[in-house]
Amino acid sequence: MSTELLIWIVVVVALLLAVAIVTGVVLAKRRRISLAEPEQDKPVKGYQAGGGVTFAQPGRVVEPDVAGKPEVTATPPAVPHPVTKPPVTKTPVTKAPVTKPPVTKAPAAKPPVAEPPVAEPPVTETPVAPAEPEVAAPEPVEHPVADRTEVDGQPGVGDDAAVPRDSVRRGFVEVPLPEESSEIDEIEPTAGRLERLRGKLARSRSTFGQGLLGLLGAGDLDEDSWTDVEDTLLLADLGSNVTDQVVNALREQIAARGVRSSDDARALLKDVLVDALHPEMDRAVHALPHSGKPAVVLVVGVNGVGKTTTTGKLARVLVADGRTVLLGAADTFRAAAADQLETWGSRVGARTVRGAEGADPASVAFEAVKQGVNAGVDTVLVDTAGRLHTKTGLMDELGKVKRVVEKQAAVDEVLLVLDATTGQNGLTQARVFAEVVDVTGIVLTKLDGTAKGGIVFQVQRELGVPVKLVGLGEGADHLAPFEPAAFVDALLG
Ligand SMILES: Nc1nc2c(ncn2[C@@H]2O[C@H](COP(=O)(O)OP(=O)(O)OP(=O)(O)O)[C@@H](O)[C@H]2O)c(=O)[nH]1
Repeated sequence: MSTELLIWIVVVVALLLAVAIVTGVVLAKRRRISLAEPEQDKPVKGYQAGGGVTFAQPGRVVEPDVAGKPEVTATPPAVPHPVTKPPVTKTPVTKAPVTKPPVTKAPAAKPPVAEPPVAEPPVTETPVAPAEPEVAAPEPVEHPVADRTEVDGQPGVGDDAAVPRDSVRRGFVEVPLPEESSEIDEIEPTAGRLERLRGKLARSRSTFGQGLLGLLGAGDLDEDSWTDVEDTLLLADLGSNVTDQVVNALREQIAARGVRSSDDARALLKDVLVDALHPEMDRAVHALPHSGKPAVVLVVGVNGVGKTTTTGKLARVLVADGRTVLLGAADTFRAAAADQLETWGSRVGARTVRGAEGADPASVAFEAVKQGVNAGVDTVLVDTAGRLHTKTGLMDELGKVKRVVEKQAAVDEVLLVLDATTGQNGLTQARVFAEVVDVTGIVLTKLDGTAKGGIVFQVQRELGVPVKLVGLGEGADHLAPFEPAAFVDALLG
């Protein structure tokens, strides 16, 4: 009985041992397989390290591939395509047919780690991976590629650029050309514009001209009447200096000439006012070519006074007079300003040179003048960005625009655009601009929208710079040359 029990115990133990052995074997196998998996990942890692290849690029293309390293250094002089060659030298490893089947089987190769041909130094960490790439290597590469002068594998000029011989040849093809721009505007003649635009000064006239004529036409004036005359002049923005000058002149002449009718009063007033406008000043806009180069006109002023509009209107006037014009859009702060100018230009057939938004305005102005010189145009009109006269940086920039342009051609005219509706502030602006860019002429815009036409008198007196042009509306031809007599006539109605 006890012997029988013993036998049973032995049998059970034996069975347990057998089960344990089988389980152990299975587990061991699985472990091996799972070990092999990371190895299989290796090529992927190697690929990722491709970034690293670039990293280690200079002079050693295969750097990250440990196995490849020695070969690369050994072969370069002999082989133009080192990448294909290395595998060949690796034959010992490749030879092992064991490596050919699925990589998973590679573990079989693992043991070789111990046996390996001692010559392979880095073997330990790359038992399987090196074998992988080599598998594909054997095909010999001997082909036109070998004749290429370049060795980096990129297609070279001539390789693929030639038109295949059998491709269909193109004959002459009719290409529709853009239609000739027939949109050129008809431009109003410039002569006599101020008279024709007389109505535009209606608001100025009603307060200024009509008020004064009413006072003076009444005959002998008492002190109160003279005070009224003074107030009328001040209200019309003539400023205290010009007002004093005008009142004194009127008092003298009224006594000397005697005024008996409204016509006399009108004639007197006209003479005195025209005199105050310094008719002797040179009001020609210096915009005609000279010394074989175009005239260059810079248009400057604070924001929104009408610089771009004035530049466009002036281009029209020049074109109407048979001149060729090129526009420079140096207002790079406001993208729409360049578009606006381009539109003005296209309406009269003038080309516009513009820069990228935010570009250096000086470089755009320089380029415009350069192109104008090369194209042989008569006039280059440069529209600059509006800038606050109180910002030193912006004013310095304007100075730079002028200096830079002068490297190409002389700046013949710097037109300061002033908005007539801003009154005294316009005068302050004028002083600052005059200091920075040496203003040579004034354009007084929006005279149609103010009762204060008197700013014309003040600006000229304060700056000693003539008003050359006046803006009398938003219309394309609402820019007129400033003529003192016609202006005063328009004011007096
Ligand atoms: N009524 C009237 N409006 C004018 C006159 N001149 C210009 N304008 C208007 O004033 C506005 C501003 O004109 P712009 O030419 O854009 O002024 P700008 O000085 O170039 O403006 P920025 O580039 O922003 O500095 C526009 O609406 C023009 O139509 C004028 O003589 N009379």
